[in-house]
Amino acid sequence: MTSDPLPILGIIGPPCSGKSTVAGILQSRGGVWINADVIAKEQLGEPEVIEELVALFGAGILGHNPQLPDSSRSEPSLSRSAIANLVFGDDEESVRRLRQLESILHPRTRREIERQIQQSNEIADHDDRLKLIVLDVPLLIESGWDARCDEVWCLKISPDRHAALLAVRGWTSDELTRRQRRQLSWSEKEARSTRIIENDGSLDQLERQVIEGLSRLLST
Ligand SMILES: CC(C)(COP(=O)(O)OP(=O)(O)OC[C@H]1O[C@@H](n2cnc3c(N)ncnc32)[C@H](O)[C@@H]1O)[C@@H](O)C(=O)NCCC(=O)NCCS
Ligand SMILES: Nc1ncnc2c1ncn2[C@@H]1O[C@H](COP(=O)(O)OP(=O)(O)OP(=O)(O)O)[C@@H](O)[C@H]1O
Repeated sequence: MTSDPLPILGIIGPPCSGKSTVAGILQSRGGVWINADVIAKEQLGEPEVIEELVALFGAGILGHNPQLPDSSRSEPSLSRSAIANLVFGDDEESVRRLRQLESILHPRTRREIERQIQQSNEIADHDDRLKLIVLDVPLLIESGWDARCDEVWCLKISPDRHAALLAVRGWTSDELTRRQRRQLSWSEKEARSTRIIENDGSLDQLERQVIEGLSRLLST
């Protein structure tokens, strides 16, 4: 007998705001973490995607991953930073290039997310340790995934705390701004979320909010 499908919890928040930390806490409590950024990055390694993007943006987006062994350095690979520089500018040409990139990656990412959702439910039929699916999709609302979610949690972080976390990652505020202008405003995303998770405190305070939210979600 097929059991009810797992509840789906969407997680959104600015880059470096604590989404992966929240997803990790949920994963240790029966959450299956589906990470769209990781899936999109994997698609960028597919030969047909590389070919299509080089044809669109030129060979300047090819890069070599120095951390890879020599044997695989002969394989062409894409430089994500070179692509970011082409698509996150505030000029019309950058906007057009981002839409072209999305038109290639989003259908593939959507298919893979659906596959992982289905696979998680099939596993959950035989393994009651799985309690929910955590859909970590930065553009969850922009791409309509929120319609598939039972709840959406939005990370909220003060500018000072955010700047401190971004600095550790080596991101300037410009890096953040150029991505943000291609997304809905955070006030709009918060308004369309079920729960706001404040992340200006300690990791323990973050974990307590997550555990409280999870018990409410699983009790409904
Ligand atoms: C342009 C790319 C190659 C840059 O790679 P990079 O390693 O620098 O990305 P990085 O992981 O550091 O940053 C990802 C963050 O950028 C932002 N972002 C990514 N894509 C987009 C987009 N299409 N529109 C707005 N913001 C975006 C999100 O906040 C995301 O969390 C990559 O972001 C990408 O492939 N984007 C297009 C696919 C996509 O829309 N991915 C979002 C998954 S929902
Ligand atoms: N409350 C906190 N206290 C201390 N460190 C934190 C806290 N929340 C997050 N961090 C740290 O900040 C960094 C960014 O967190 P995390 O990777 O979870 O953000 P993210 O939103 O998933 O980032 P991205 O989506 O850009 O990958 C990590 O090193 C994480 O350990």
